[in-house]
Order: sequence, then C-alpha cells, then structure tokens
Amino acid sequence: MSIRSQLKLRPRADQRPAAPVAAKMVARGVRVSYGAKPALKGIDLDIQENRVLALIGPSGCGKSTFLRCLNRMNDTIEGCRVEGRITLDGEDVYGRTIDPVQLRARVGMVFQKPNPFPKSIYDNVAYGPRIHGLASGRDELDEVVQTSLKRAGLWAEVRERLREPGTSLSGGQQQRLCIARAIAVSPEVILMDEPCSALDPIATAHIEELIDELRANYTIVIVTHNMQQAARVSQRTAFFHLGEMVECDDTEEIFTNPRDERTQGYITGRYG
Ligand SMILES: Nc1ncnc2c1ncn2[C@@H]1O[C@H](COP(=O)(O)OP(=O)(O)OP(=O)(O)O)[C@@H](O)[C@H]1O
Repeated sequence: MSIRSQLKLRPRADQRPAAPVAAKMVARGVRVSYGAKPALKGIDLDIQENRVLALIGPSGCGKSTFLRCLNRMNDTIEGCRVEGRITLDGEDVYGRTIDPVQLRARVGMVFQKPNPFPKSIYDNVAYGPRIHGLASGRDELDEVVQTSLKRAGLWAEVRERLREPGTSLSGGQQQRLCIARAIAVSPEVILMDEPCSALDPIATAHIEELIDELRANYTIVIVTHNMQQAARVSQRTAFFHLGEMVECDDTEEIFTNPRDERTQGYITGRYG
C-alpha cells in the first residue's frame, strides 16, 4: 500500500493552493526557556491564513511550547522566558500595546482534555462574548451562542438542553462545546493542542471533519501525535525535533518526500 493511501492523503489538487497564501502569523527566531533549560532554539515559521498547520515531532520537542507562544499562554508559566518575534497580521503579539486577554480572544485555544466551565451549555458559549462585550442584549447573545454551536457541529445535539451543565455531555461533545466556546469570541486563529487525544475514534472523526470545515473561516494550528490525523486534517506540516523546527512544507511533501533524515526517521516510525 502506498504511503499516500496509508495516510489517506487527499488528491494532490485539493492540497495545493493555486496562489501563494498570505501568512496570518509569522514567527522569527523564537527561543523559549524554562528557567535555565532551553525548550525552543530559534524557531522561524509562517502560519498561512485559512490553512491547517500541523505540528508534529517526538515527545518533549517543544510543539506545545511553540503553540503557547502564539497566544502568550506561556506568560502564565513561572520561569518561562520567550525571545524572538511573533506577529499577527504584522503586529508584534509581544508588543507593549497588546493586551494578552484581547490577544487570546483573537488567537483562541482548545486543549487536550475537554475543559468546559462548571456552567450550563449556554453559559459556556456565552461567557466569552459577555466578558468581551461582543453582544448587546439577550437576542444577540442567543444568536452568537446558536451560531457558535452550529459551527462546532453541536447545535442539533444540544438545542433542547442548553440549560444542562456542559459537563453532562459526552467527551466528544464536550470538546465540540470547547470549540464553540473558542469560536464565540470570533477568533482569527484557533490553536489546538492534541484535541482528540482523549476521544474515541468516532468523536475523533467528528472533530477532524469539523477542523476541515472550520478552516474556511479560521487559521488553525494543531499539535498532534497522530500522523494519520496530521495527514488528514492539515495542508501544511512542521516537524519539530529537540527544540528545533526541522522542516515545514505542504503536508503531502513532508509525508512522501521529507528533506531531512530526522523527519524521515520520525514519519517512518524509527523513533518518537
Ligand atoms: N511548564 C514547564 N516547566 C518546565 N519545563 C517545561 C514546561 N513545559 C514544558 N517544559 C519542557 O520543555 C520541553 C518541551 O516541552 P513541550 O511540552 O513543549 O513538548 P511537546 O513536544 O509538546 O511534548 P509532548 O508531545 O510530550 O506534549 C520539554 O523538555 C519539557 O520538559
């Protein structure tokens, strides 16, 4: 069986944009350390608009650290130092005028384990728009909640139970609720840190389909250990190794024709 069919790669024409795609976020020389210990050693990476970028690599190579740099989640980790430059639409996200709370509304995050707030399904989604003042009045808030749940592919399952706790949903539904919560504040970029690792194969398939739909409206960066998943959902893939970004290319190139032998070793399962 060819690697293309093993990885369920889509036909070439679907993978390749006809024209160059604009970079939504750009990282240059990003170095991160936790105390004295370096975790990222100078990452240069462009994140293209309305594309899914998968970050792959062995455990501990710095994928999550890099993801957290993009919306300054690392700010909350004591002893974590970030150097270099990351821009969103050309603006330095570490610039003095940037409010990290506003940044995290523009660059939302979905975590490994579904983490709904201890609130109703409705309030989980309404929370962000309320604190950011994005809806004036109840009707508008209802509309935002409904639209976000629809985009997250959850509306049909929860429309009759909006007042029930978010935690009463199944794991896969909770993860879609978390995606709806991220979408509700109209982000431009969505970061996903192994969003399917706690889910069964059916819930995983549902989230993967959703990711493919969401890229029409959002730029997505996903960390995954599952190479089939990277091949199925992403158009670009970056391979990380020991704190370096070894190569980034069209997903199909990375999986069928990697330039670096470390990438080759990883995707063929020699290590990792
Ligand atoms: N909060 C932290 N405090 C100290 N060191 C950390 C912290 N988070 C990560 N590290 C270290 O930074 C390095 C990169 O970790 P990171 O979690 O970014 O890797 P990863 O590629 O996402 O790994 P995994 O695939 O296992 O999730 C590792 O050596 C890790 O031990």
